[in-house]
Amino acid sequence: MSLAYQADSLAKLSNNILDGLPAKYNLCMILLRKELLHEAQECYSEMKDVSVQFDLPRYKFWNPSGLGKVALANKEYKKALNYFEEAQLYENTAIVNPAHLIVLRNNQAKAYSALQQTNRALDRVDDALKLIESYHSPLNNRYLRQTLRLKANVLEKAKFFERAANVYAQYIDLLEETELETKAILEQEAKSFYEAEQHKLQLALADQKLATQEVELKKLQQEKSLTLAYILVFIVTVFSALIFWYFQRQFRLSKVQYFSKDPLTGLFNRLYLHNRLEKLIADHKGFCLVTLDLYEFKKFNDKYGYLVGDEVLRQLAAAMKESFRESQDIIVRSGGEEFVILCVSPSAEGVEARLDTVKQKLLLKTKQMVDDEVKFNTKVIRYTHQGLTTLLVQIDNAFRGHSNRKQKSQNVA
Ligand SMILES: Nc1nc2c(ncn2[C@@H]2O[C@H](COP(=O)(O)OP(=O)(O)OP(=O)(O)O)[C@@H](O)[C@H]2O)c(=O)[nH]1
Repeated sequence: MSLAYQADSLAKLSNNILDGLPAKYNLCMILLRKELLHEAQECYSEMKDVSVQFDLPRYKFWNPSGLGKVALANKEYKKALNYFEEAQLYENTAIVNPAHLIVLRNNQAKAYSALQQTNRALDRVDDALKLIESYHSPLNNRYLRQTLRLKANVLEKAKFFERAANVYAQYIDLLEETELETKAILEQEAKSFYEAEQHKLQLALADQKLATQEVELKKLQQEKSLTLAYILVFIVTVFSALIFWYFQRQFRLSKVQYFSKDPLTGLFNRLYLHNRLEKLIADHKGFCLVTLDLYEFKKFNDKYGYLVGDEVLRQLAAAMKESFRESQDIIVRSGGEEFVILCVSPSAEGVEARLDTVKQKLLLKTKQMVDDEVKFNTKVIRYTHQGLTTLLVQIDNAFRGHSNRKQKSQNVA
């Protein structure tokens, strides 16, 4: 009710009084329902003045109708009937809900009944019933019940007991029907509620399932990450081992090379030659050897000095590297001015030509350094499955043979 008062106050603040009328109308209705009859009467009277002033048919209908209800409640039946009649004057021009007309008829019937004017009362009730019949509304059942009950009351009051009983019977049927409908509605509501609950339950189960799946997925992802981590550790370990192995091998190789190489010429040394020969013999691989030593190198050193002698040795090594196939042939400085070329191919084919190239290159390289021509002796030794010792003796003999026949060597350049 306080809200209705607030609405009315706000409406009064507004300059447009017509906009405030619905709020006023609601306030009047609430006052009446609360049985604050005096206030309700004042409220309706105020509204009535406005409706007349502005010629508003709806309110011209509603105000006397409301004032009639107040009079009815005050048991001022004649006054009430006057108001109701006034309202009825506007019912065709006012755009009102048929429900209001039904209520108006019933109120008229109540007043007539109270004044013992049974026939008029019944007329109004029947009018109301006709209106209900023509008016299709979900509220019809309620209005019908109210009207039937009123009719039964009127009849009972007029001592038309049999007719009253019939109307009561109709009223009771309607009540039962209503009860059944209510039951059906309740059942339907219960069913809907049950279905909604089931739906909620299914949703909750689905949520739970989803949560479980999420947990499982996380577990799987963790396992996957763990597996990946293991794989990564494995790869890193293998990779580290490979790097370690590679560097160790490189170190070993460089160590082997360091101890296998002659520092002056960069050629392999005698130790390396022995190892290679040992391996080739063990593997039953075919090969041939070429021995090469410089002719009268002592005299050369004495004449030009050791530094020049060193340079000649380097130039000879370079000439041999250029003339022989580095990938297949192994060039070794086996002693001071003694060299061995190990040709991995068993046939000595092409060796003579290569030695000739070495001779030419050495000549070219030493020409600007010294006046004398640097010469060397060579001999080819073929591998015929003799042992290592025999081979080494053969090499030694070849060098000694060079010395012995140095003067008449065929290979002297
Ligand atoms: N400059 C230089 N000379 C060396 C080197 N190694 C050895 N010699 C010298 O080579 C000479 C070898 O002398 P010999 O064994 O008599 O040989 P040769 O003088 O060539 O005599 P034949 O072989 O009989 O012709 C020696 O004088 C050594 O000092 C070296 O690294 N540098």
